[in-house]
Amino acid sequence: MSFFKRLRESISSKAEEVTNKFKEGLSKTRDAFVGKVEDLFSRRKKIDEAFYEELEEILIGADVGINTVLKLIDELRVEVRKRKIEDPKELRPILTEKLVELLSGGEETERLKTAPDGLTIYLVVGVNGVGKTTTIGKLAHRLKQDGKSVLLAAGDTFRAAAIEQLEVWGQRAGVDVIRQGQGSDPAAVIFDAVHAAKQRNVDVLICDTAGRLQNKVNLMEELNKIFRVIRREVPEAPHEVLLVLDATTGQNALQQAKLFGEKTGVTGLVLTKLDGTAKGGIVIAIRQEMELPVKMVGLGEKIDDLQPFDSEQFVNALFLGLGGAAEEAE
Ligand SMILES: Nc1nc2c(ncn2[C@@H]2O[C@H](COP(=O)(O)OP(=O)(O)OP(=O)(O)O)[C@@H](O)[C@H]2O)c(=O)[nH]1
Repeated sequence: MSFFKRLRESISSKAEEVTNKFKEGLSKTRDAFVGKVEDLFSRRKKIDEAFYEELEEILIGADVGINTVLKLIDELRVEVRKRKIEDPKELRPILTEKLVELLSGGEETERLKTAPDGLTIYLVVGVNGVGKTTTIGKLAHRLKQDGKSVLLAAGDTFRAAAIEQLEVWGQRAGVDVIRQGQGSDPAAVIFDAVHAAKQRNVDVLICDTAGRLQNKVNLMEELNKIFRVIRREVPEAPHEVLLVLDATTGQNALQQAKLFGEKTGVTGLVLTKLDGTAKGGIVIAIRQEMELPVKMVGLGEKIDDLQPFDSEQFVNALFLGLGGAAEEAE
């Protein structure tokens, strides 16, 4: 077999693996939300007010968010009039197209930024329990698989368990963790970590932080101090400030995104536990209501269950095998 053939096959088997991960991870959303959409489009024989109302209800039920749902329904009405569509089945691929449009933010913005050369620094923020530590471990693993050297900074010094947990993930991913004792100054830990990363010529430093939203002023002060420490050493860093959100908390995740996003210079979102919810529509609501791109999604608890977010793949995984626009386009 030629080199190029082997390369093509390995690329396409990798793409298939990723599609399968999305499909598996989104099975709850697919069963609930898409199942209902399919039922509606095959049961209803004409597009009337009752049809729109039912579609509206399904979308709101999947946590797509009221503003986005109203916008989407309006756009569908326009398409129906423009294209003189009468059969709901004809509208179905248009719905999937619109969903992809709502989710897209340009490929460039969805990718994690990296330093053109030298050290890349990511700061990870989010409230307790959203899956911050797990995400850092998974991200370290991904970057290592891409051939990068990685170092972690245990900047969540508020709880001893947080530091220990990060070390467990560091071991799993095979990367070192720079830490100090519980209660130490997070900015000091991150200062040490930036120095260590530079000294060791590491490609990427991922910094954990504490996410105590109940004390917003302190949190913001703490984060500002961390920013100053990082920027003194690497002026264009952090290259990303990633806010981790738990998709199973639905609209609550959106509120957190608004609160954090406004004040902490967040540049991208990571939505975890999408596998644990039937309301994956929250991705659409967040994408629409926030100016921030969803950079990655968590689709399970294992180390390789973090995937870069791809709007087309997301919608394909939801509608694949159901005769939607994604397949028709193929
Ligand atoms: N199913 C599923 N579980 C996840 C995912 N990401 C994280 N978890 C689980 O969520 C729980 C909380 O994750 P942590 O990483 O400890 O969360 P944290 O935000 O660091 O929380 P603290 O350490 O308490 O600050 C753990 O049981 C993880 O296994 C995901 O994508 N899918």
